[in-house]
Amino acid sequence: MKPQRQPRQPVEPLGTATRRAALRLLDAVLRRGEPLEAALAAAARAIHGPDRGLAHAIAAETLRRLPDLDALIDQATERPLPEDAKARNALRIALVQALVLGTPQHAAIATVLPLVDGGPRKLVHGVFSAVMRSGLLLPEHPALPPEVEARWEAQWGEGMVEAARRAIAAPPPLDLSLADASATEQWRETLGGESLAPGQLRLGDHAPVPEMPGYADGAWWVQDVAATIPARLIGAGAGRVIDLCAAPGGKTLQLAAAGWQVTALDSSASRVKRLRENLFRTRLKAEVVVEDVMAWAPAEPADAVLIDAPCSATGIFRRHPDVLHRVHPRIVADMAAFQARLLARAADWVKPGGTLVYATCSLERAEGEAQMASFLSARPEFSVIPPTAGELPAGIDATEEGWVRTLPGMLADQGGCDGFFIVRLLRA
Ligand SMILES: C[S@@+](CC[C@H](N)C(=O)[O-])C[C@H]1O[C@@H](n2cnc3c(N)ncnc32)[C@H](O)[C@@H]1O
Repeated sequence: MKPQRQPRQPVEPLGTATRRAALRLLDAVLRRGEPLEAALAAAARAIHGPDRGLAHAIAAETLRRLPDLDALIDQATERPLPEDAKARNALRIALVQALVLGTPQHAAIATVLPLVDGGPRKLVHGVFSAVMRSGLLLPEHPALPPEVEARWEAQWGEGMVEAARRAIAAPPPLDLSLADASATEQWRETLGGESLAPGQLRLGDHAPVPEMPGYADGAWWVQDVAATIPARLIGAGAGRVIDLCAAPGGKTLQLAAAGWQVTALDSSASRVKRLRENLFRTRLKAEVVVEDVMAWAPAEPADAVLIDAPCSATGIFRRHPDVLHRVHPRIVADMAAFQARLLARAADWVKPGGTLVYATCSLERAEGEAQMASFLSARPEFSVIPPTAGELPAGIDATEEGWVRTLPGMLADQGGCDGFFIVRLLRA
């Protein structure tokens, strides 16, 4: 008997595997509510190096532009495509490449069509071509998902939403924290950019981070300027600080560099691995503990406790646009409830006369202002110590209450900053 011939698999255009990974990433964020970074390993298993970076960039840019991409798709279809249909996701990534990432049109569509093989291939091709023929472009300042715009407008006003749209349109600058704050001017001369605070540099265009002078020697680490404020409010000292929820360790490094004896605790083994690598590279020292805050307790109270609490992370939407699509009020409420338990427990670990700093990278009042108001009314032995002149980076001021709230729109001329809530308390 003659051997049967296997039907030949069509050869996919080069780059299709990368788009398949981007499609899986979108699905992980939008349908399963997973963080983009957490989904990367599984979604991009088959690709490596720059291709993995490209898959991430396509998915992230799609998430930044999602409502506007959908508006283009909807105006080119007679009947709206279902929200979670593969066809819509395939169109989103084809369009974002052609309209934002500079991929030639034929490559953008040819690498996406195999992803809908056996499905609505014709429809995807037709809609893509119709949008391209229409000459319509994406707006300069992307719209945020309507529920996010409504939530932020209710909390912060229309101006903040406008500023958030502008902030997400441009890639954030690269902020560095220096191990030796007294060498700020020398490093500014070496690396360029500007300094917004002692020990801080902000760079525009730059070489890949590991290739920049000072990286291998551990002279600096990457950290948004707003993220430096919690450790700045603890300042320099020779006593003991407990840094809770510490990984990957930006604040641990600041505290160790400022002379403190630091105990850095985090429950995530993989994130603690990065913290240890950061300590190794910078040759800074800290005691590292892999534990759940709710299960651990120190042998004795400390001079200072820093809690950089897990939160909705909505303040870092520029770098992590997935938060705009997967954080909803239920998540914010759950995080706020956990932060309250964490804060109540850790407050007991501060010596009388010691300092407690609480921070979240959230743009939700429930995780910041409201959290602090209820803590202060429950714990009258704690009072707010407002930042003093020179403690905050230039352009960031304390609020009337004496705490720090950074919002989109702040430092706008210098490239903006992440959204944070930070407060320093004294235990009587
Ligand atoms: C906002 S991040 C911390 C960032 C870090 N402070 C820095 O400056 O690099 C929050 C951290 O809380 C940790 N975390 C979440 N729940 C925790 C728990 N129950 N106990 C200890 N750490 C926890 C997470 O693993 C995560 O690393």
